[in-house]
Amino acid sequence: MTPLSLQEFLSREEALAGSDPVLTRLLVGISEACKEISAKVREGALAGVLGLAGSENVQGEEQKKLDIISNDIFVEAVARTGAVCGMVSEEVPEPIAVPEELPLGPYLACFDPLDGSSNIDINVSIGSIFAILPAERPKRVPAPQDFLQPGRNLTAAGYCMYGPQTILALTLGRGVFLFTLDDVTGTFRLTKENVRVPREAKEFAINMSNQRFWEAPVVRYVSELLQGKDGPRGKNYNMRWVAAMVAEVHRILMRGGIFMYPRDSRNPERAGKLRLLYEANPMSMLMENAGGASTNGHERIRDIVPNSIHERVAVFLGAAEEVETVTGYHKA
Ligand SMILES: O=P(O)(O)OC[C@H]1O[C@](O)(COP(=O)(O)O)[C@@H](O)[C@@H]1O
Ligand SMILES: [Mg+2]
Ligand SMILES: [Mg+2]
Repeated sequence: MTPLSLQEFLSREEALAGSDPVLTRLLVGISEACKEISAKVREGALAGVLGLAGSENVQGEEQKKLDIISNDIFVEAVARTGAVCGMVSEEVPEPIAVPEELPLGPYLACFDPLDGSSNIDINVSIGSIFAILPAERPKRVPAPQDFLQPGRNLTAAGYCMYGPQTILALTLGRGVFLFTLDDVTGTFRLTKENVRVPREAKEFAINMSNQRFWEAPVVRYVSELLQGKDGPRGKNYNMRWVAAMVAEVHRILMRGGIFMYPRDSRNPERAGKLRLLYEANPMSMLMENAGGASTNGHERIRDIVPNSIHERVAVFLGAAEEVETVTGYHKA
């Protein structure tokens, strides 16, 4: 039997769990954006999408052409659904309004249109991340304040990974579902239901080159993992680092593990590298819905009330036991 399409899956969710048809429209719009980005990624140099754009984003990072192209695709596709009254994107300093001629809807969308930008030009996995929040009251000009809600308020979250296959991961708060893009028909089809992340892990992901800048609890935790069978953990751990959060989270959903991007002393006023609204919160919602955990070393990420839309946060997410251990070391 042909697996359910994303649209059929969402209609089933409406019938079984009473999810909102407007949300369905929004998620289908996002999946259309991901399809378009996926096509550009596949074409690469042939579509002229590689290389630098010659500009910087609000975080002072160089923008790649594909960062900007993906941002434009996302903004247009999401606005067109009529399901939102504002958007926040990694690539745009202020909240983005829906154009006058389009209707407003009851949701807010936050997205990292292209995650793992340093992988674009070397043909390694990249992705897009999205988070959907309820809007208190729809208005034409969205204010930063509207988006400063803790991640536990999220209605839905997900990512699309542009790897050997294009895979969309989605949670509406009732488990995690994976959809693989059929390139021939242009349909996302349900290929894995109720993804679960084991409590224990045998694999960790962290950028080891930053070790000398880490705080003491992270140094302690990672050194124990590295000691393997001979250390206090009594077993060997493998390590991976793709340098795209989407790919790291996808690997953990598929075969377990823990991902860390701690705060460090390279930039002491920064709480970490990853952004709370459109990287850490949606990935935390996915992880928790798959039985994993997610903290900033001190508290659950989804309980943090943001102070600004591009706020950064330290991230420890994945296997619940490992996240508990490293969080415990921060408290010790
Ligand atoms: O080069 P580093 O510091 O290891 O960074 C890798 C991290 O940076 C990021 O690429 C940031 O994402 P963007 O490409 O959206 O800026 C994360 O996906 C990833 O975990
Ligand atoms: Mg990113
Ligand atoms: Mg990005």
